[in-house]
Amino acid sequence: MSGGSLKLTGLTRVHRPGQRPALDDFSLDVPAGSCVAILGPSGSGKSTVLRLTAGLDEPTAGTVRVDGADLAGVVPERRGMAMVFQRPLLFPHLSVRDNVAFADRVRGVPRRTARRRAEEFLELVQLGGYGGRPARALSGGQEQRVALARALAAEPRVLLLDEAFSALDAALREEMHELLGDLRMRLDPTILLVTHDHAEADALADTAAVLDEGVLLQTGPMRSLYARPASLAVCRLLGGRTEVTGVVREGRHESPLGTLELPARVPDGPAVLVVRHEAVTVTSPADGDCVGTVVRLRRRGLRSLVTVEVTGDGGAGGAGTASVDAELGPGEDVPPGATVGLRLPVADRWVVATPAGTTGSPTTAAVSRRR
Ligand SMILES: Nc1ncnc2c1ncn2[C@@H]1O[C@H](COP(=O)(O)OP(=O)(O)OP(=O)(O)O)[C@@H](O)[C@H]1O
Repeated sequence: MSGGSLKLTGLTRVHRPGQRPALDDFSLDVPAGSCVAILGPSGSGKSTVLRLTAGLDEPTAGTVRVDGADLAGVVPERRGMAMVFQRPLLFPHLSVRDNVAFADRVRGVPRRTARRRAEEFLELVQLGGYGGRPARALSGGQEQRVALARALAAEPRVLLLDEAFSALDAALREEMHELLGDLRMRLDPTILLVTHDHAEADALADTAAVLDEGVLLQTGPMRSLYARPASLAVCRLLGGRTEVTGVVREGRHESPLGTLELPARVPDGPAVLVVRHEAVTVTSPADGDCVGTVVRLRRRGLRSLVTVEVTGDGGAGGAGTASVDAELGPGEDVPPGATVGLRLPVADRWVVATPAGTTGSPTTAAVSRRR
């Protein structure tokens, strides 16, 4: 089935004149056979992108192109797209097979052929043998598999997933992630998906586009968004926990953590050091890049997350305090109150410039801390 290429250019949607656009000059390339995630908090415009792409809503400006063809004025059912929503929206009175065969039947495919194809797609979503059951007799996870089979049976040039797995519990969600990975290998579809969950974007997508208040903040592979966020807003949306306010001078960041070398030359000036908790190691005080006190310990399965408070020594970085989060190794524990060292590998240090006169407040105010 291999998918087509999707190109969104300058997409803008203003619902009411004078109001902030729901989406503002949004551009994105989704190459054929790739999976791109749009990631953002509630109300950031994610569904607006999908609705405009699918033709369910009209842009105020901008274009949607599939394989180079401009889709302006093309009705949703002729765009070569299929969409899976958070709720599966199956026909409860039809059998599972006939739900999947529905698009073929509407296209005039004979019933027998449509049903045979439906069975093939049910096999693909690991529901072979379920075709004869009434759709209302399925569990939530099975229903969502049928919705996916129905979308794939339409052989879309582009598959759109709108928070398709977010209503499922964690175990089912993970199963769906694996299934989608498997379907990508077999069918090579082009997928544009929307999620508010960075772990889901990480599990599924080659690239993510981070959206906030209708504005695209950054696009890139998840690993580079995690490690090199363009702003504090992106850092926070991707679960970043450590932000240390300071100043860059001659390639070093000065803060209560001390004077820390940076992996790359950045301009001098106020800057917030961000470092992923997964990259920070807790050591003995003698071995750390800085020394602090454990103020909080949170258990997360086999690993724990600690917050360490570091007080500046009054040198270049001043005498204030800074908090650094670190993920401990499996089974490791350090009690609150312990004095520990922290190692922040040079390659994992990243700074985000702050506009002059601010003290590290977010460049995008709407994002709340998720401590
Ligand atoms: N028909 C409409 N009329 C007016 N404003 C709208 C309309 N549809 C969406 N909006 C506004 O546009 C903005 C973006 O909405 P959108 O549904 O795209 O966000 P979202 O990121 O998908 O949010 P969620 O994750 O909660 O679904 C929101 O502020 C929303 O209130």
